Amino acid sequence: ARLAAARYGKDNVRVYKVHKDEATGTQSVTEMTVCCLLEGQIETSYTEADNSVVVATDSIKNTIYIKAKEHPVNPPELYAAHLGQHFLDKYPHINAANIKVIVHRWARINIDGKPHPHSFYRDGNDTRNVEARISREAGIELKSAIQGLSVLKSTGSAFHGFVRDEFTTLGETWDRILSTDVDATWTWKTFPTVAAVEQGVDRFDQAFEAARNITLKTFAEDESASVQNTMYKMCEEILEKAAEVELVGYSLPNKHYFEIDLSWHKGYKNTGKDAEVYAPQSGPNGLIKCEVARS
Ligand SMILES: O=c1[nH]c(=O)c2nn[nH]c2[nH]1
Repeated sequence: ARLAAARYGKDNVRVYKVHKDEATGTQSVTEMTVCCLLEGQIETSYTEADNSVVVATDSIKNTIYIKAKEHPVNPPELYAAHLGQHFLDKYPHINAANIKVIVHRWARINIDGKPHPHSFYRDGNDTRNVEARISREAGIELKSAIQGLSVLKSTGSAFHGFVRDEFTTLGETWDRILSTDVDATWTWKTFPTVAAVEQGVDRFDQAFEAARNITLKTFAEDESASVQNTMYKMCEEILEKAAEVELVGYSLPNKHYFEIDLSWHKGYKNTGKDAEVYAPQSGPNGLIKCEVARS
């Protein structure tokens, strides 16, 4: 037998960092969950119980905290780049760091119309994520994401004209509920160095805001002919907005809401245009995926 692949490190490292603006007394908070897995000349730790090549996962966890102290944690793309580069700079036998940063939402509470200086609430369970690979071979590869943004529209969605054959029972519809949990990703051009990531660092927050706004606006306004076509429009718009992004992808579950025929009860009309009461389905669900590149 031979070792075909190996990476190891610490997962589920929860990090909180506060920024205190002395001038205004306003405090800002960031909360994230980090995974950091290392690759390199570590084969003998697997094959020969040679621990001399092992940077302990506990030390990796410590490094995640130290780098959060030393460097900004925003944007997460920059923090991931600093963290990954550290391992290449410090350990000659480590050749790549695979880092995932999940940033949780803390929105500032507005009290009597005024933003509170140090109080926040969770204004959604969607997260801002970064998957980074920092390697000697390729440099800094960054993929940003929105994950778990649940949306629903009560109309403005149709699905008809699809294949009808001896396997088809689904009726055509010109007016249906559409609901999904958005998982959107955008892959950046490769950055050769951390300095290159830092140069024009505003690109990352701008792209995140654009992707989230484009997703919500297109979802709401598109007279959707299918999940497929609506998500393609989202990808096109994000590519147009973010010049240094090379690839945009979506993975959207189609979370079905079934009409309930209530005509058995006093002839109640509750289907088609009279449908009001529905049965939300936990599963099965459609799952529609795409990746869109610059032509
Ligand atoms: O938007 C949709 N796309 C599909 O491919 C599909 N299949 N069933 N319902 C569907 N809705």
